[in-house]
Amino acid sequence: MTLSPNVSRPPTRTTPSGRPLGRRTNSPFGGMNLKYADVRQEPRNRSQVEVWRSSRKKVRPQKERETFHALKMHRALALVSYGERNSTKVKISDTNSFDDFPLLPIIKESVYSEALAGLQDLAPTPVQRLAIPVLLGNESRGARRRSSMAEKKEMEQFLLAAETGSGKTLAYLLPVLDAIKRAEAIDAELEAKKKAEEEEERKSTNFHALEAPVLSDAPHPTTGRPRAVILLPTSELVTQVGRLTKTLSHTVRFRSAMISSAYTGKVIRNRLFAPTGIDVLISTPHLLASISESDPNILSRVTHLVIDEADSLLDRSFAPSTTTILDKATPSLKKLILCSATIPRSLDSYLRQRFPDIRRLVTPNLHAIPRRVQLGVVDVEKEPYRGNKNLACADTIWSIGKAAAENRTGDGGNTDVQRILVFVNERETTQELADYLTSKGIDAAPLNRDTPEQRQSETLNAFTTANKESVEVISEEIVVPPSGPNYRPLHQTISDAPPERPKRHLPNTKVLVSTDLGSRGIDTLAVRHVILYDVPHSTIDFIHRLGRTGRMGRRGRGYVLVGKNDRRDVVREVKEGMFKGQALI
Ligand SMILES: Nc1ncnc2c1ncn2[C@@H]1O[C@H](COP(=O)(O)OP(=O)(O)OP(=O)(O)O)[C@@H](O)[C@H]1O
Repeated sequence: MTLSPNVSRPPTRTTPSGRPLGRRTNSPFGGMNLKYADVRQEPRNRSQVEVWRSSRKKVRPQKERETFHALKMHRALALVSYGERNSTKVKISDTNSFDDFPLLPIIKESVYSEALAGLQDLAPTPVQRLAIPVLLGNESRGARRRSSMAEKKEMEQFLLAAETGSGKTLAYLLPVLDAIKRAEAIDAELEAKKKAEEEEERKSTNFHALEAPVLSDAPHPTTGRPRAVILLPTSELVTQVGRLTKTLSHTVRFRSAMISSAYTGKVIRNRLFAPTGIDVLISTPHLLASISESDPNILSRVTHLVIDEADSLLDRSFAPSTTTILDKATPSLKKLILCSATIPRSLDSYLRQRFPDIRRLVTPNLHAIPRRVQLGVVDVEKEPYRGNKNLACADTIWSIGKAAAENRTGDGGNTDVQRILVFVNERETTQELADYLTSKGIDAAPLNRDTPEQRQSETLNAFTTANKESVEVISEEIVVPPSGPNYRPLHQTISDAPPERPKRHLPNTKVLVSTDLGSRGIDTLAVRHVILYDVPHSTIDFIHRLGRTGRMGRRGRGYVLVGKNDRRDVVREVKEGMFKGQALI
């Protein structure tokens, strides 16, 4: 390559008056092809004052600091606009009773007599008001979409997203059962018609027509081929939803089965291939996907597929099994229902790609932790804990237990057992912390993936029933009023000595130390207090963990233990957001 001979010559262009134009220095190429450095003057030395000023630490104005969002660093949740939330609020405000839904009468009845038996002043929750009419296809826009999709023979897709403990299970289960019963009635009609025709034909062609027809001993047509499948991430959740479904089947009359790794192969086979058939199957994705490998027919008749806890079931660890089931069920599928308490951005973009037409049913309070749940912050670095998180945790539990005991003294001698959930980030910490708490006289058990299935469900059972459990009057030793002459602060009564047989015991309190395993979907109605031993990694974890308390209109209290290496700014923002009743980002 050779340079043009004109490179160093001034441009030959001229102004309109004919004066030659000089080289333009104020352009992207103005500094090129110069013969000498065009430094106009030596840079001036800075004065001492200027040097001192620039070395001073800049203090950001207060206003700027306020707008800094620590949570943006953790931002993982899809945004839902406040306009959208408000219009949903208005839309659902007219529905006040389950009787307003066009559900089959037997299903409405079973809500009062079975699913929510014993509850006073029953009314549907926001997610139920929003989702049930749409899933029934009884809503103008839904109906229009449905008919257009039906023309295209496509399955309808829905995303139900609502805050934790807001009754999402019934919101999808009732419409699914309604569809099953209606389909069953149509099938029965067709079957009767077919039988009548066959009988007619037999009579006309067979001269032994008056002989009794041969009874077939073929299995029920729904044996091993359910109409609806509900997928859940853990066997505890399978049991929880399975129990509710079974309860409804007492009056609605349908056949349901739950399968998970908690059951033996024989039990699973018997349930799936019961000669009486199966309508609703509740399972974990891994198990069902592997069964469908050997028996693809299992998914050949599914018209309704529910993916509960969709944010988990469509993440990396579950997605292969979940999508295998989805792909195999798609040919017969009429409705796909995804359900979640949070819409992480990853789920949001997955849905936009794979299901661009999905109908999003989002409640006005999605991603907000209800204001009836209060959050207290325990600074582990301060006195008396001096960085000892275990001690801070034990002390917090003792305070809760003692406060309950004090209330008991004015309550005629009976009190509920306090059930406290402690969440940690690491699996190993569950056992260590549970041992430590036990050594401090607290009834604590660990829960993680390594806990045997049987033990997991036994442990969780104590936390999911809201029944009052009266305890005997607790010993005088524990009921020490804080202001009494014998009062010593708790941190002094709990030494940090190595674990040994505890001298004191907190009798009215049960504690479960859990990883994230216990934070998803488990209906811990009995839990009033949640302790976040570790600051959760993301707002999603905050929502699910704190969502184990304050369920279905109840009050709850969360405590977060903040140590030296924890993100205090994140905690501050969550607390502020909760106080204002805002959605977390
Ligand atoms: N309309 C209602 N009125 C009163 N209680 C209800 C109503 N609907 C459901 N419940 C109760 O609310 C509790 C929570 O319901 P559910 O487990 O379905 O919540 P969820 O929204 O799925 O929670 P999560 O997001 O944590 O899984 C259950 O005990 C259920 O019986």
